[in-house]
Formats: sequence, structure tokens, C-alpha cells
Amino acid sequence: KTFLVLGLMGTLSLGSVYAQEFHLQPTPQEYQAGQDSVMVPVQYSLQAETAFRETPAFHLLNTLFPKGEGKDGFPVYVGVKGDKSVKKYVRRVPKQAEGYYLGIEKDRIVIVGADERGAYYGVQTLAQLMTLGKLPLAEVTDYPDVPYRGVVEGFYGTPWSHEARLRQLEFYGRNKMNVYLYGPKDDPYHSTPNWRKPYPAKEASQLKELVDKANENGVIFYWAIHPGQDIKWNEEDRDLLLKKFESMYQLGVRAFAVFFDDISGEGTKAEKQAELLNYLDDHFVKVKGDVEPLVMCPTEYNKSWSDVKGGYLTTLGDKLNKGIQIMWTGNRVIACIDKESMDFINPLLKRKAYIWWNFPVSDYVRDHLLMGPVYGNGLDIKDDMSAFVSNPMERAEASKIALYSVADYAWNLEKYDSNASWKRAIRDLMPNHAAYLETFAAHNSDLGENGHGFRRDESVALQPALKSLLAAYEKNGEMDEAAYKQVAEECDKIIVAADRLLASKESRELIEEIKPWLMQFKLIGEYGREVLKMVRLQKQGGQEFVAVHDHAQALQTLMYEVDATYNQNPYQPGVKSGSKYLLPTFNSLFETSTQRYNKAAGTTLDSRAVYMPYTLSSNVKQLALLPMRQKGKGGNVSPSNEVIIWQAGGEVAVAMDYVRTLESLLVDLGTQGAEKNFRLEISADGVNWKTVDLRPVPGRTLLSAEVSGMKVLKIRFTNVSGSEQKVYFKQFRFVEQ
Ligand SMILES: OCC1=N[C@H]2[C@@H](O1)O[C@H](CO)[C@@H](O)[C@@H]2O
Repeated sequence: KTFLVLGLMGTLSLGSVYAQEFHLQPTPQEYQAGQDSVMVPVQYSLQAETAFRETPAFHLLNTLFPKGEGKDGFPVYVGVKGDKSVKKYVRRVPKQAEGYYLGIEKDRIVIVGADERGAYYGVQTLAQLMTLGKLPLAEVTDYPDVPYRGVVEGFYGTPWSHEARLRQLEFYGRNKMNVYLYGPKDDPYHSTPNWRKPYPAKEASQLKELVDKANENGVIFYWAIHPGQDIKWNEEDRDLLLKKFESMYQLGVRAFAVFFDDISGEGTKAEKQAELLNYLDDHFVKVKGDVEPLVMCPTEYNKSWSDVKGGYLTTLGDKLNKGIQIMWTGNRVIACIDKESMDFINPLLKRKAYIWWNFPVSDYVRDHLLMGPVYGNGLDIKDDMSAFVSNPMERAEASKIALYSVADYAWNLEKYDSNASWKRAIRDLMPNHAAYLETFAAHNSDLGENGHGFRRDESVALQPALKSLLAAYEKNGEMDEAAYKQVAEECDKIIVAADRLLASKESRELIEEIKPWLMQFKLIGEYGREVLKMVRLQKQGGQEFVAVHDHAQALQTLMYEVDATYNQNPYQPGVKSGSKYLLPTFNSLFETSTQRYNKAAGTTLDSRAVYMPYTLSSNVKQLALLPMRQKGKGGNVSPSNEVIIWQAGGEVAVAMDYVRTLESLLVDLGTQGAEKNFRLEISADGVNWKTVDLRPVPGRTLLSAEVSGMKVLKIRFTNVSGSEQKVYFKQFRFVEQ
């Protein structure tokens, strides 16, 4: 059969429409497309070695043509370097691992991989080109910049569901991500104490299914173990760990990791960690022969926690077998990765660090969604990393916006464009609701205050209008009409976007994950609309101001209720949206217009928008930035997941806005006997202090303080042990009477 080659005009008109939007993902190293194209074949005839039929590339190829394979079909030459069938094209294949050449000619398609996964990626690229409705005569010469690219499910919080993981693995295949590291902190068989036990039947069969799914999608499934909190450096535990690896091997796992992060005590010793890893390398990985190089996560996994002179990192760098990969999160727990970061760590590890990028993970800001662009990582470090893997949110579908761009970045750093990639990620996630999802994502990207001090931009396009509207009105009561109009239009877009997304049939799993935030987002749009009316009316002095004010307050109550009802996790409960500029601007306009109206009309309308009666202060480095949270009739200091280095005499204090009465107070440092090393004091005037008893709750590390009925202006909690304490900061919460 010959295929009609579409006339130039045909392709030009159609091509130009698609050409603007069409973009291969991830951005290829080289893509040349002519103006000519061929019809998308309905059937193909395979020109390949028979062994090819056993590969994931073949299974994917076989799904691309409506009429499948047939001897009269369009010839598709596919294979890897060295295959006879594609010998003619071998010079065009990149030398880099996982590279491929894809050629679309008038009478054939050619895909040649540098290796099997390269061939698979060539088919993935063909699949994308076929969505154009016609195949441009094109040549793609492509390969990844970073050898390992993907995701580490390494967060605290609800582990992803089995179904969510299956969808993730298909997503990784499509986006040319080649690793998924399974390490959810709250899986009891991954971490202490059940890391020694084999998985129960159901979990085991699900893991096997994940391994198979990963293989189908060209993804290496790493199973990680997190033994450090209670491992004994003896043969018994070593053999138990080996046995657990063996049981995972029986499930099909061919890649293993050992995480020593966020632990204290014996398990943190570098020599011991290195000895164990080398043993596993020599007696398991090398013995099996078909297992990927080991990956390990060090206890000192970021620069701010590392004590170079202490020798932990250099011990690993010197002692760990060369093939073992060592993870690194950068200069801080949560940090973007740049050249300076890599120049610090690589010499110490004596190998290229395996980057564990802690974004869009949100287990330390669980009331926020991180839906914004992936930006801030160096574009000049492709040769400094052995891997770039992302630790995502516990909301799997919502994480895909960031993960799409992580894939784009790690495949081709120099051509990475964060904003363009972000827009494509959104279109990829919800093609039929892209504009609405973009509106939502634009205002749900910052983390809010947090213990790591890591922030993101938010409401970027609207910021100038929000700022000038606020400045004009607050400083000299003027109205910046242009800004006013833009903000008003955005409020309308927000309300429509929230409704359309909440009602969407598309990507239902995503909608279910983010529903509370969509509800909150809609309320913010409605609140903004009312506040803009208040500003207008305040300047006119109309009586109608009161009714609009009361409607705005009703919306504040509804927002508070959404925040107090949904996502009530014990760390950062609630539902925050538009928290960096959008909502704060509306709250300022609400307060100022109400105060001005009261002044002019002699009324006493309530001008408080949102209220935070408690202020934290601390001289303990890792606590100093933790935000205070108000929850119902009380407050808490946002907990931290990490080991806190609490210096002797170090203190954390909470000051009230005015004297209040306490009902209860709970502290949890995650260690027994903390009540001996720490002292709790209460002051009713900020000058005189009274020490309060801390009672351990039986069988737990929780301490309860007898404060019922006490007047309090300030609370103080101090390390009085006379020496540095390493504790967890799991809870510091009080309730008022
Ligand atoms: O090993 C790196 C590392 N381990 C911890 C730490 O980073 O912080 C992440 C964000 O809170 C958390 O999800 C992760 O489990």
C-alpha cells in the first residue's frame, strides 16, 4: 500500500496549529521535523530480531496501531545496536545509555536503541508523534542527561495506594523516568521494627504486581529498607536483612536500597553502615548478577547536617564499594540543587551524588498543595549527578505536575524551561480542563511558613495587580482601577475553575485528592469578590457596606470550617490555599475597609479577618522557624520529622497576645525520660515563672503537663540537662479552657 503524502498546504495549516502546542516530552536532545508527513499507519509490519518480541518496547509498539501487526503493514524497523535488522542506522544512534534514534520516512519508521530501554523510549516518542494525527517526516536523536531519573516514595504520611502506584509507573514510562524507589516511611515492613519480617501475602502480591508493571514501563523498581533506628550491628540482624532482600528478590525485585535517614543512636555509625552495604554488595548483589547497583541514603544526607570534620561522609566515600550510589538532598533537607552543592559533596563521596530532591514532598506542610513549577535547580550540573529523583507529595495524582517537569529537567537540563514545562504538565494531566487546573495550580504553589524555610512563588501573574491594588488603597485610599479590574476578573476565573474542576469527570482520582483545596479555593474567589465590593462601597460610604461585610465574614467562617474539618492530620492539619498573596491581600483589604467604614460611620463592625494569637520564639536552630498553628481553642508548634540537635540551655517559648487560661498541654520528644532533661515553665506576666510538672503518659514518649486553670501569658520549655540532647519534636500542643 502506498500512503498519500499530505500536500504541503495540508500539513502547513494543520502542522502550524499543532506545531505551537506540540512538544515532545521530555524535551529531546535533537528533533528535526520537515513540513512533509505521512498518514498514521493503521497497521505495521515488524522488521526486528525475534528476541525483540519479549521486550517492553514491542508490547508498547503493538498497542500503537489500530490494526496491530500484519505483513502488509507499514514497515517498522526496530532494535538495538548490533541487531542485523537495523544495521544500516547504527551510526545515528547516540552513544549514551538509553539513547535512541527515531526516523520517520515516507516508507518506513526506524527505531534504534543504544540499549533495550533506549528502544523503549524511541517507541514512547513515536507514540507521542502519532497523537498529531499524522506523522511528520522527522528524525529524533535523543538520550538522557542524567543516568537515573524518577521518584523516591520516601515521604512521611499515608503511603500511596496500590492503584495510585500502578498509575504512577505508567506515567514514569511515558515520561522516560527509569527509577521508582519504594520507601514509604510509614510502611511498617520497610522500616522499624518489621523490616526484619517478610510482607504478608496481600502486600507481597501487590509488590510483585508493581515490579511487573515497572518492568513493562521500563522502570527499575527499587525496594528500600529503613533499618537504622533499631538495627544491631551483628550477624543476626545482617542475615535477617539479607533474608528480607532475598524474599523481595523472590517477588521479582532486582534493585535494592538501604536508607539510614532520620535516625539516631547506634544505627548512625558510618563504618558500620559501610560494612553492611559492602557485605550486601559482595554477598548479594554481586552473587545474584542481575541486580542493579545498591543505593544508600546516608544519615548526614544534607550539608546543613553534615560535620565534615567528624568524618561521617568521608568514611562512606572512602569505604563504600565504588558501585554503591549515595543519596544527597543538597545544602539543606529541602533545597534546590546547584553547582556549588555538587562541588561540595562529590569530592567527599568520591562519586557523583545520587540526588534525592525533596520536592514536591509536603509532609512538613501537609495543609498545602505544591502545584507550582519546578524551578531553581542548576541547568549546568548534568555531569555532576548520578541520579535526580523526586520525593513527592502523599497525593500521588497532584504530584504529577511537578514529576512531569522533573522528568523534563533530568532528561535535558540545558533546554529545560520551567514555566513552559509547567503548562505542559498541566495540559498532560487534565487535557480537557487545562485552563481551570492552571488557575488552581497558580494559586496553590507556596508552602507557607515552615521549619525548613523553603518557599515557592505563588500567584505570579496576579501579584503586581494585588500589590498595587493594596498599596493604592491602603496608603492613600485610592483605587487602582486597572488592578481592581484584573483582580475582579481573577476572582471570577477562580470561582468558575473551582466549580469546573469539582464537577470534572476527567481525572477523578486527582479531583478526589484535592477536593478540600478546591472547596477552599472557591470560597477564596467568592471572598475576594465580596471584599472588592467592600472597598468600592467604603469609598462611596453606602450603607450597603454592612451587608457585604457580613457576607464576607460568613465566607471567612466557611473557610475556617473547611480548614478545621478536612485533612486533620496530627502535623499540619487543615486546608490552606492562596496563602502567600491572594488570601492575605483580601484579608488586608477586608480589615482596612472595615476600619475605615467604622471610623466614618461610627459603627463597630468586626474588622478581624484571620487571627493568630500565639507567637513562637526559640534559640534552637531547627525549631526557630517552625510555624505556630491555631486549631480550634488552642495551638501547636508545627512538628518536625527530623532529629533535633537541642543544645544545653536551649529553649522554645510561646507568647500569647493577652493572658489566657490553659486547659491542657502535651509535649512529645519521641524519647523516653525527656521529663528529666527538660523543664516546662508558665508565666502569667512574662516576668515571674512557675515550673510545671511533666507527667509521662504510660508506655508512650508523650508528656502531659498539669496546667488546668492556669493563667498564661508565656510558656517556656528548656533543655536543663546540662548537655546537648538529640530528640524528635513530634508534638507541642496546648488547649485553652
Ligand atoms: O533522606 C532524605 C530525607 N529523608 C526525609 C527527609 O529527607 O525529609 C523529607 C521531607 O520532610 C522526608 O519526606 C524524608 O523522609
